[in-house]
Amino acid sequence: MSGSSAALQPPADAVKPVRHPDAPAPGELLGAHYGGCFGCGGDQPHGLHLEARAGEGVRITAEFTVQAAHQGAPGLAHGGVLATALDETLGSLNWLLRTVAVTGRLETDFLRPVPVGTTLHLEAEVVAVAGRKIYSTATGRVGGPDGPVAVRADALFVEVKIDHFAQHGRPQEIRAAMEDPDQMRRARAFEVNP
Ligand SMILES: CCCCCCCC/C=C\CCCCCCCC(=O)SCCNC(=O)CCNC(=O)[C@H](O)C(C)(C)COP(=O)(O)OP(=O)(O)OC[C@H]1O[C@@H](n2cnc3c(N)ncnc32)[C@H](O)[C@@H]1OP(=O)(O)O
Repeated sequence: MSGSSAALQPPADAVKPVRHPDAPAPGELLGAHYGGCFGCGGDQPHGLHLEARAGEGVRITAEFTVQAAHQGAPGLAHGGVLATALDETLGSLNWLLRTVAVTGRLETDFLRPVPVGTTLHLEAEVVAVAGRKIYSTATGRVGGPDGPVAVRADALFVEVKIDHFAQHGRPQEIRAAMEDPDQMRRARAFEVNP
C-alpha cells in the first residue's frame, strides 16, 4: 500500500477534529445532502445511492452496491466510480463537524478489482484539522465490513462558505435546491452552526 503525498500530511499545527455536539448519533443514517448528488442522491437513476451512517467520534460508515451502470472493464466497477464512493463517504464526514467543505485533493489506491453486484463497505475518518483544511482517510472493503480492503483514499477537504455553491453552481439547480425544504433546513443549519 502506498503512502500519501506530502500535501496530505497534516502540518505541525494541526489539531484533532471535534465532533459537533449536534452531530447525528452513532448508527443514524445521514440521508442525502442533495437529491441530485451522483454519490448519494435519490434522483439520479444511475447514481451510487450511497448510504452513510454516523459512527463514533468523527467517523462514518457507508455502503454502496456496484451496479451494471458503474462498469469500466466488463463486469468490474469503474475506478472513477470507486473514487466517487470514497469521495462521497469522506464528504459525509463534514456533517459530523458541521462544516461545509469541498474536496481539494483525493489520492486513491485501487488494491483489488470490484465486480458488479459487490457491496462496498466504506469507512472514513477525519484525522486532523488545520484552519480550513480537513485531513481524512477512507477504506472500502469487500465481502463484509471486516473483509479485505479493495480501495482506499487519503483526502484534503477545504472549508468553504455556503456562497461557494451559489457562486459557482448553475442557477436552475441552485434555485431547485433552495426550494427543497429539506435542503433549506440543511443550508440554514450550516449558516447558524459555522
Ligand atoms: C445556496 C445554495 C444552497 C445549496 C446547499 C448546498 C449544501 C452543500 C453541502 C455539502 C456539499 C458537499 C458536496 C459533497 C460532494 C462530495 C465532495 C466533492 O466531490 S466536492 C466537489 C469537488 N471539489 C471541488 O469542486 C473543489 C474545487 N476547488 C475549489 O473550489 C478551490 O480550489 C478550494 C475551495 C478547494 C480552495 O480554494 P480557496 O481559494 O478557497 O483556498 P486556497 O487558498 O486555494 O486553499 C486553502 C488551503 O488549502 C490548500 N489546498 C487547496 N487545494 C489543495 C490541493 N489540491 N492540494 C493540497 N492543498 C490544497 C492550500 O494550499 C491552502 O493551504 P494554506 O492555507 O496555504 O496552508
